[in-house]
Amino acid sequence: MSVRTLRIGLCGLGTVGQGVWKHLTADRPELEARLGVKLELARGAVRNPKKRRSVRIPASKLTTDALAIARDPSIDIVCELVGGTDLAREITLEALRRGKVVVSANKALICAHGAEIFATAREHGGRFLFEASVAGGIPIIKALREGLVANRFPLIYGILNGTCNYILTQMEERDAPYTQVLGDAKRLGYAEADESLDVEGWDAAHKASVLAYLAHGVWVRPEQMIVEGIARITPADFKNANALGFGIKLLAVIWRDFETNELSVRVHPTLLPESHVVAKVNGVFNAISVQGDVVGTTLYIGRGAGQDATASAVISDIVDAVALLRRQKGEMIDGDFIETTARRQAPPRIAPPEHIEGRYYLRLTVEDKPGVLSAIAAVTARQHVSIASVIQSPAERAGAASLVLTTHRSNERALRNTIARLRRLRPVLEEPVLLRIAEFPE
Ligand SMILES: NC(=O)c1ccc[n+]([C@@H]2O[C@H](COP(=O)([O-])OP(=O)(O)OC[C@H]3O[C@@H](n4cnc5c(N)ncnc54)[C@H](O)[C@@H]3O)[C@@H](O)[C@H]2O)c1
Ligand SMILES: N[C@@H](CCO)C(=O)O
Ligand code: NA
Repeated sequence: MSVRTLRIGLCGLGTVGQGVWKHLTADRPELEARLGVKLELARGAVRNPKKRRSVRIPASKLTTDALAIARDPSIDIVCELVGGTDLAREITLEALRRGKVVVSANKALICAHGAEIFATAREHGGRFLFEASVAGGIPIIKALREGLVANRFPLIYGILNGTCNYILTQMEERDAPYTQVLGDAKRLGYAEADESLDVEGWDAAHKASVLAYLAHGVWVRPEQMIVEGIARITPADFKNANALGFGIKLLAVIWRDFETNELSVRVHPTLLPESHVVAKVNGVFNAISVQGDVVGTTLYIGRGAGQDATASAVISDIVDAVALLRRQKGEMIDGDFIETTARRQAPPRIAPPEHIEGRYYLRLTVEDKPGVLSAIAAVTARQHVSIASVIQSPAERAGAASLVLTTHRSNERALRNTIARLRRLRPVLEEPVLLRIAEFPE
């Protein structure tokens, strides 16, 4: 029997696309031997065919028409690696309508159009695979969908953005200026084309939305989440946090109360005890802690961004795509494809802010004069926010002091109200900085 050839088209040959081309070319003989098919990197779509790339690709394989790859009847597997949500959506839907397998690294697309994409795949027999979209090289999608299928998930939290973790680590370890470190993250291929998606927390929110769908079967939009980035964190925050025994990480948190059936998805800089394993995950590495009701806690750590780690995840999806396509042709026994691990129960409601509880770190820049502390304490007392500790130090601006308050357990609504009122106090000179203090189990 002749060996079948499966043809792969790559739409977008930037950081990730070139990584996939490079590693797939190098590993092809091994993969072909294992999979029992021939794999052909048939076509690549680029904006500029003349641009110098780190991989050599024959000009005859390049096109500037990415949709032509999605529509090409001879292409079996389409990798969407252009990013964004417009052309990427068109490529994905065109290919799925033709029953192809689409492999995607695009969490912004999945968050915005996941429901439509999965529905199109179901309707037309296409398949959509997206391991690279969350936590780069860590096989977290597979872990949730396959390895942890026996579980419900009261808590999933972790570091989901490599760029932010790289920036925070460099700021803390080297006292390096924010803009310089961000420039390094861009050069290293970690950052999104629009880096504000990284530093403002949106990228982590897109990934949290994907994980929440897998775990709970509902699409939570970033507008329904608390999303705060890292841009306002200063070296002084690291100093204060360290003095209190904490490190600072940008965490995504997906919390579900199965009794009240409420769900909360959020992204914010968080103070974690220095001894906590996630606090020790540095640089471009991501970490995801998954609490399953059957298995207990499992933890996943690995490179969350960058060319090679991301290519590793895309290639794992291409290998799964081969198996799916062979099943479709009756070459293997068909099995159920699990889209989400969520149980067939009423979908959860989004938890209101007063139900999201925790401890808080609040940094205020205030006039350094008598009566200020008591004015602030009056505001917190009125909102029933109880102060756990106060650190005062001189602020950079003359005549001002930096006040760092930590609170006992309170909730998002009370803190929101507190900040709104503090903002209006004349001695409060700058926008307050609010960080959450983690109360997660290891
Ligand atoms: N870089 C990472 O570490 C990483 C990790 C995980 C996921 N991702 C995701 O992977 C996707 C690609 O990211 P990237 O880092 O490779 O970005 P990139 O900007 O390096 O690559 C995107 C490429 O697509 C090309 N492109 C844009 N429009 C096009 C068009 N109309 N026709 C043909 N080509 C077009 C661009 O010229 C560019 O070369 C994004 O969705 C991103 O979120 C990236
Ligand atoms: N910009 C993303 C890429 C990986 O999704 C990050 O830094 O995590
Ligand atoms: Na992954």
